[in-house]
Amino acid sequence: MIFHLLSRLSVKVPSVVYRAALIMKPQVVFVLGGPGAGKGTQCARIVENYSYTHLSAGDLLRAERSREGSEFGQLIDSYIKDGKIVPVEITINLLRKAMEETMEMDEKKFRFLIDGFPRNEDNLQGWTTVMEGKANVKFVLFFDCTSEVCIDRCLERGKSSGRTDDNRASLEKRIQTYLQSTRPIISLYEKQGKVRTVDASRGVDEVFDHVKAILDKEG
Ligand SMILES: Nc1ncnc2c1ncn2[C@@H]1O[C@H](COP(=O)(O)OP(=O)(O)O)[C@@H](O)[C@H]1O
Ligand SMILES: O=c1ccn([C@@H]2O[C@H](COP(=O)(O)OP(=O)(O)O)[C@@H](O)[C@H]2O)c(=O)[nH]1
Ligand SMILES: [Mg+2]
Repeated sequence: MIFHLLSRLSVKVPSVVYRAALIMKPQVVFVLGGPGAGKGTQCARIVENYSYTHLSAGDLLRAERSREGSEFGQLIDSYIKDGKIVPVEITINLLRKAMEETMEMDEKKFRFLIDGFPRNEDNLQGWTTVMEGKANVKFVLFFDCTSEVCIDRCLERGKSSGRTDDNRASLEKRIQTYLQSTRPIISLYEKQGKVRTVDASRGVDEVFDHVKAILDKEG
């Protein structure tokens, strides 16, 4: 508005000022829920309908694991197979880089769905250290379903996913990690009134209807 007025008055505004004004602080929605709850599926639906960029921490870690010359490949591989959470120094750098690259490419892309993070206390601390003040966490979108549903869906996904952790042995560990480490993080945000819970046990379309209602309300 102010630039519009200035331009009408023929006041010259340096382009660098325009750019600085256009670069928005990243707006973040953390997407959490058990393994197989449907986080990735719903994030894909959201991206089709809303102006969000989807960043899956798990996908970023898997890409880093496969990157030639990565010094963390082996470590990531063993953590994922074991259902353990990779030290945040690795994950937060991947997330930060992905956010920066997205915003550098298109300054209108400042809304992010961060899927599968923060999963434990260490993750949360890393986020606070690196991103506090630099990004705004709007709320947590929590896909809630039973461990049985999680396991069934991951085993089904395992038939074609090629993932090293979609098997019964890894899944038992992932469920334990989820219950012991991730649920307390969700509770922490709940106490701050920041959790929007979705019943994830229903069909994809029904779940998405609820997600849409939440996003439309949040603006
Ligand atoms: N609401 C749903 N009902 C049934 N199956 C689902 C639903 N949402 C996702 N799936 C399937 O379950 C598996 C896990 O979904 P995904 O989105 O990858 O979950 P997450 O990212 O939480 O692990 C996938 O095979 C997916 O197709
Ligand atoms: O912030 C993260 C996200 C994922 N992971 C690891 O990556 C695995 C798979 O995560 P993803 O989110 O892809 O699994 P999903 O919950 O979607 O099945 C997890 O079990 C962890 O071992 C991690 O260490 N830190
Ligand atoms: Mg996923």
